[in-house]
Amino acid sequence: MLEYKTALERILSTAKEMPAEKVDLQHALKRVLAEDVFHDMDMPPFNKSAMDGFACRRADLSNELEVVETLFAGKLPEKALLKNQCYKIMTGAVVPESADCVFKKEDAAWVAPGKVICKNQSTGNNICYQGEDIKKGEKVLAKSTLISARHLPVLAGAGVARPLVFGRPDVAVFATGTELVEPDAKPRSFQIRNSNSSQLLAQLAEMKIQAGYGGIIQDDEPVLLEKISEALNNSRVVILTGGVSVGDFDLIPDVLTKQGFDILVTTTAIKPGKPMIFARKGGNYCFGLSGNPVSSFVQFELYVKPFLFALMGHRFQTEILTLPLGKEMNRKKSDRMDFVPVNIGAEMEIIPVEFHGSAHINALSGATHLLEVPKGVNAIKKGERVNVRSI
Ligand SMILES: Nc1nc2c(c(=O)[nH]1)N[C@H]1C(S)=C(S)[C@@H](COP(=O)(O)OP(=O)(O)OC[C@H]3O[C@@H](n4cnc5c(N)ncnc54)[C@H](O)[C@@H]3O)O[C@H]1N2
Ligand code: MOO
Repeated sequence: MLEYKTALERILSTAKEMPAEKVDLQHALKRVLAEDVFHDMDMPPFNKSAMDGFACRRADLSNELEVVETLFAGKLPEKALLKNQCYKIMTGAVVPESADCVFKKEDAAWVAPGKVICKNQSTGNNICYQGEDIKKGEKVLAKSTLISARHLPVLAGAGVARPLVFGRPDVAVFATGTELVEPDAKPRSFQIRNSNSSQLLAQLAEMKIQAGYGGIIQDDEPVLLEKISEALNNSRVVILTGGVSVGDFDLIPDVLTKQGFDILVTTTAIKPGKPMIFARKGGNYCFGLSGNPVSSFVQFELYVKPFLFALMGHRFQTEILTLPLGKEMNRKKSDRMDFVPVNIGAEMEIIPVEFHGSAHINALSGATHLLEVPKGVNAIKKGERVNVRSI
């Protein structure tokens, strides 16, 4: 049984980055940059007025000023200022070289038609200076950045209308198990609804990966062989659930070996989700996740997500919060790292939800975070600080 971190590193070490492609800006969200981005101009590109008001020479600020031109955003100034002259200026307009100070409209008083004075002698300059935010040639985004909404204006501002991003892998999802029926069917007394597939497709969709869904496969070796081999024709990654433990009908390891896969992981020291197959055949990869719904959810978050991000050129790091535990926790066995569904209370304390184990999907839907209980820890006292990740 591999430790969590060992298994993760083993899985990540096999990931080869997908070839890069250019996409339109509106399709760049949640893609991963395949090159550094450098800015092609200063920002602001010119000395820019930060206020609606009047631009003048500071040396003339205490004098009556004659308004010689109105400057607005998008207009090139025509006149240079002479002594005791000023521009009427709008926010975003170019501040010409002959002016070094803008005072805002609220600080101005008209003393005669076309003549103003400044009522606030200690006014700031109210100028955003050329290049103060970004210098031409400066690196503004690094390769491997996972593009979020806050990165898009930077790309747009740098004129990168078609960023180069890593490709996304084609992924196929299957559920295996003779007992399974799809959610629209009424299960008979010995059957169970397939909940894993919708969960996994949604976890993939959250990563902007539109996977192909191959349906339910019976626990039947020839059928499994045929379906998996078909899926490999157009999918780099196949994700299966069920049939990965040691029962007579847990056929996935054998089927993958017969397909020529190298099985690199079979069990890892996490709970829930101990049995999990990770296998590789050249540029194809297969995850055989546990059939139990909470286990497959946790395995996806811990292993599949970072792996798919690695294929897309991004080193995924989950945000971990460290907060005090709201009530004491005990467990009998501590040979695995536990992931327990929890919520965060009003006092920012961690509150475990009632959790019966790896089939208890309701516990997961009523929780916002997973609490990590390290291997070897049998009890955690109220108030002790613990690590949680959001789900
Ligand atoms: N002798 C041993 N038995 C088991 C071990 C072990 O170490 N030795 N490990 C247990 C653990 S832990 C887990 S987890 C399960 C994993 O089993 P499988 O991944 O082979 O999954 P199945 O047996 O096919 O199914 C388990 C459970 O989940 C239900 N299931 C399956 N697929 C779905 C689905 N798509 N949607 C909803 N529910 C699903 C299935 O009906 C079973 O109830 O093995 C233990 N056994
Ligand atoms: O590892 Mo299994 O998912 O505990 O039930």
